[in-house]
Amino acid sequence: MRISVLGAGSWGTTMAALLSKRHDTLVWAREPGLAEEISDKHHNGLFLPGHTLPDTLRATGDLVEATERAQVLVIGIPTHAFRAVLDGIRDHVPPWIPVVSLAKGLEQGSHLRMTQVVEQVLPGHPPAALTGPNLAKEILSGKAAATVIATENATVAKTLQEILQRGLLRVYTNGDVAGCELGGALKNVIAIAAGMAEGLAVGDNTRAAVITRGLAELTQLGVAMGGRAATFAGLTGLGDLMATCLSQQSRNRHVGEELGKGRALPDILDEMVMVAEGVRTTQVAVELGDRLGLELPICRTIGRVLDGEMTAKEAYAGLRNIPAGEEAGPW
Ligand SMILES: NC(=O)c1ccc[n+]([C@@H]2O[C@H](COP(=O)([O-])OP(=O)(O)OC[C@H]3O[C@@H](n4cnc5c(N)ncnc54)[C@H](O)[C@@H]3O)[C@@H](O)[C@H]2O)c1
Ligand SMILES: O=P(O)(O)OC[C@H](O)CO
Repeated sequence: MRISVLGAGSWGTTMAALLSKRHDTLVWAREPGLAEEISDKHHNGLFLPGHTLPDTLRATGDLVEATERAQVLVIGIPTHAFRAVLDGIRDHVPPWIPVVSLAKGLEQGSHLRMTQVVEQVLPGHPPAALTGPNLAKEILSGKAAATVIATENATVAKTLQEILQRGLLRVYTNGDVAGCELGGALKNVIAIAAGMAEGLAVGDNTRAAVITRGLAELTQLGVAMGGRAATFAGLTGLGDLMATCLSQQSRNRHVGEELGKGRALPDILDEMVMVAEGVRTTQVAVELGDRLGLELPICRTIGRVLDGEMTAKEAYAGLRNIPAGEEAGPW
């Protein structure tokens, strides 16, 4: 199977490395010199310093070359650039091949999920999302993980499951594409909140309360947008929420932790090479809450901190003032 992965960031490179052990895999790297570094030196010093990549993995700096050869196209581009990259390849994608999104976020402005962007830009190509508790560096280090391939067509789901499955990566299927993508996108917002709890040293009880009420919030918004409630209790919801909120490796949690220590968002983002999707997704979640008439107190509070309207300390004090109602959600 010829697989092309677009985007040689930490997750695109990790998935490409895994896939290259069973499939003829090519990864597209945008950064000058990175394709040669991956192919010749088996390193990606920018996004995965200290890790050695398999010598079965090849990279190219030519986006069209990577696209035209593919039998499965995997998109490891963050949401802010996802549509632009698809626009650039639309005339080069071989007919009918599946397009798998690795991204966890929602498009600003349109509020669309990435498989919906694939449907718009590349109609006729079965869209799928690979999502779950998957911290790239752990997987690249050979630690076991479970993930989900979400796509509507059961035959495509089975085929992609077989292609992606590896000994230590357990791939489940799920037909609730909306639920899976929304869990993966919205958990990043809650991870910023959980990171703030760490930075503020408010204690583990408070952190657990915010994570749990965060799950309720993302379930409420996700169900209102067409996801199934049960999906948010699975790998792509609760599972990914746990991995992201608890891991020191999470970029979203890191942003929250630094905000909790009193640092300014631009300074935090300036020193990060990698993306923290939750920063942009928070704004989309708040806009969706407005559209759907949902309270979403945690998302809205995080939005105010990211906008500079309040400090993390004020945010946590404010969350205490929200009246506690019935615990079980309306979904
Ligand atoms: N890293 C992880 O552990 C992980 C795990 C699961 C999902 N994800 C998701 O995968 C997506 C990619 O994340 P990542 O961790 O690989 O990000 P990263 O920051 O490590 O890499 C970003 C990649 O996107 C490319 N890129 C950035 N801006 C671009 C632009 N304007 N045009 C074209 N390409 C551009 C970069 O060249 C790079 O290849 C995100 O949505 C993330 O939430 C990441
Ligand atoms: O580093 P983060 O915060 O982007 O999280 C990475 C993955 O989404 C965890 O599953």
